[in-house]
Amino acid sequence: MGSSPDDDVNDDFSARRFVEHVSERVLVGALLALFIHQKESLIILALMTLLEPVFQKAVEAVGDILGWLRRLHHLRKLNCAPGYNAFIGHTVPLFKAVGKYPCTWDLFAFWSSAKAPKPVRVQIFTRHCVVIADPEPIKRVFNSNIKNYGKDTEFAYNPFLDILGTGLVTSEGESWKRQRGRISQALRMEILDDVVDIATRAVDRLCVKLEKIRGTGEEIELAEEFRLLTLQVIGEAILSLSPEESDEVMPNLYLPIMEECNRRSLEPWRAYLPNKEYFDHKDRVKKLNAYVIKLIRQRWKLKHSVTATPNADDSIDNPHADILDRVLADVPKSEYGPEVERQMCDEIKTFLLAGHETSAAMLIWTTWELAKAPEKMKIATEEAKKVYKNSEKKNKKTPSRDDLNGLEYIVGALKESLRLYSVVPVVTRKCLGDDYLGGEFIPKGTTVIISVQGVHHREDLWESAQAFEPRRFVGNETDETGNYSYLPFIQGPRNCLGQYLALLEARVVMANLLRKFKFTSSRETNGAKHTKMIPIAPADGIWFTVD
Ligand code: HEM
Repeated sequence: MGSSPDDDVNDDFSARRFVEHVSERVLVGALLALFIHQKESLIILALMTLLEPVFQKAVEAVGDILGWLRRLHHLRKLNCAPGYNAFIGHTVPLFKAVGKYPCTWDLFAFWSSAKAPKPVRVQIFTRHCVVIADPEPIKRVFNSNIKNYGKDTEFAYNPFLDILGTGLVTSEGESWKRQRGRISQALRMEILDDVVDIATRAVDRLCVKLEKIRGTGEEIELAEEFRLLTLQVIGEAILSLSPEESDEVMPNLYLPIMEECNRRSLEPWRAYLPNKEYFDHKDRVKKLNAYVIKLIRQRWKLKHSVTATPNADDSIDNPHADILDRVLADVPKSEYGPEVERQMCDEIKTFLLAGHETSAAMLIWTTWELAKAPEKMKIATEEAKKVYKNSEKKNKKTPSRDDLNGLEYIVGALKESLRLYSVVPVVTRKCLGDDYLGGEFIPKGTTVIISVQGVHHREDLWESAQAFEPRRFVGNETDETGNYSYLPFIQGPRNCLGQYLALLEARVVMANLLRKFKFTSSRETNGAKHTKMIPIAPADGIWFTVD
């Protein structure tokens, strides 16, 4: 362990490469022999050609086994999480935690933060993992050595591939760069102005429902309401879907698909059981794809039927264009076809997934924490009233984005709920080449689990880490930019593309709800977190009465 981490990153040792080398030599040998014993050599060559796929698979298998043994050899030197079994690693404690407290994500957080800055070794079935909860190694994974850490699609995202496909979240390399560039353009500042109006209309619709039960003592379950609201916002921002269409398509097609994907992440066998649920899921995915592709086609046709000038399709003149319009504006006519449609369909579904449940979770936990603390609720409510009154004085129907910057405490509460509840509690990456993390050697092929919750709950990084304190973030941006101890949207080149949209939408929603209503928690079960789903949602909904 004397050499520096960077010396070892490019360590070329690969068992597979070695065996491949040998196979090339065998081929050359056979070619030479061809000139000496023609007949026999021809037979050997024919056999080798026929058996090549088998041979290659065998080579791969040997390489995989040697790689696995190598990982085992190196990772054995690391701190090992409790409950290890020589045959199946930590599978038993992790699966025992499913559906219980502390749940799987809590275990990752405890294990990693207890040993930080060192990584902790975890083995899930035969998969070798390390869990980290320290800003320094996390910065290396997300930023300074990002090329060495790929998305672990076959592990973490596998159950969600029906939705994510090859969209931005799962793509890599050049394809990711191209897509990220295109979508960042589409999410430019102008669309954020529209998000203020879209979110205002959505929260106004929720306010109508709340008005009906105001003062009656009747309960409302806000988690589901927030889910529908954030779907309406993202549906309108991406596709200009009307709230009615959003409420029709999403609960019938999209949400059941998401539910099944979520279940498959902890019960992987569901993806192979050909029962009714399996076929229903398959059918819904097909229908959702057809629905989204139809929307893309209609939009493309419309765009080109009204195009007056030959180059008009290369630009976006309408400042209120939705995200689909903006992305389509980048597609040259010559390139449009089924492949582009399929890719865009994945992109749109990715946005739906990435952009609604996370935002809904943030709204849920913020409302819950404020409802528990009347003095904090009072500060937030007064701030909301003040900002909206000031903007009304300027005769504005809705506050501008600048005006909304005055909602400092509410934004602090939203950011604090993302820290305390860590709605995305873990993010995983695959180590593509040998590296050092927290001073320990991490061999190629190891799965790196970044315990976002572990970092967010470390008492040495966050004073009174278990307390909800929005003021941490008021007038203090330092914890979010650069020191890698605040990671709800992760950091570095692959950070969340929708974070500004999410925080803007949420502050509009929170401010409008708080200035108009008083929320009182109506069930004991309200604070309980779901133990199986990511993003972290309430276990049994979240119920309030309103005055
Ligand atoms: C509170 C709300 C949100 C949270 C906590 C959140 C969290 C995250 C996290 C943790 C990642 C990194 C995932 C990984 O690398 O494995 C991510 C990526 C991403 N998020 Fe968000 N997100 C939120 C809202 C949104 C919204 C509203 C959108 C869309 C409008 C969005 C779009 C994306 C996209 C496209 C990526 C992939 C970026 C890339 O790989 O280049 N997110 N988000």
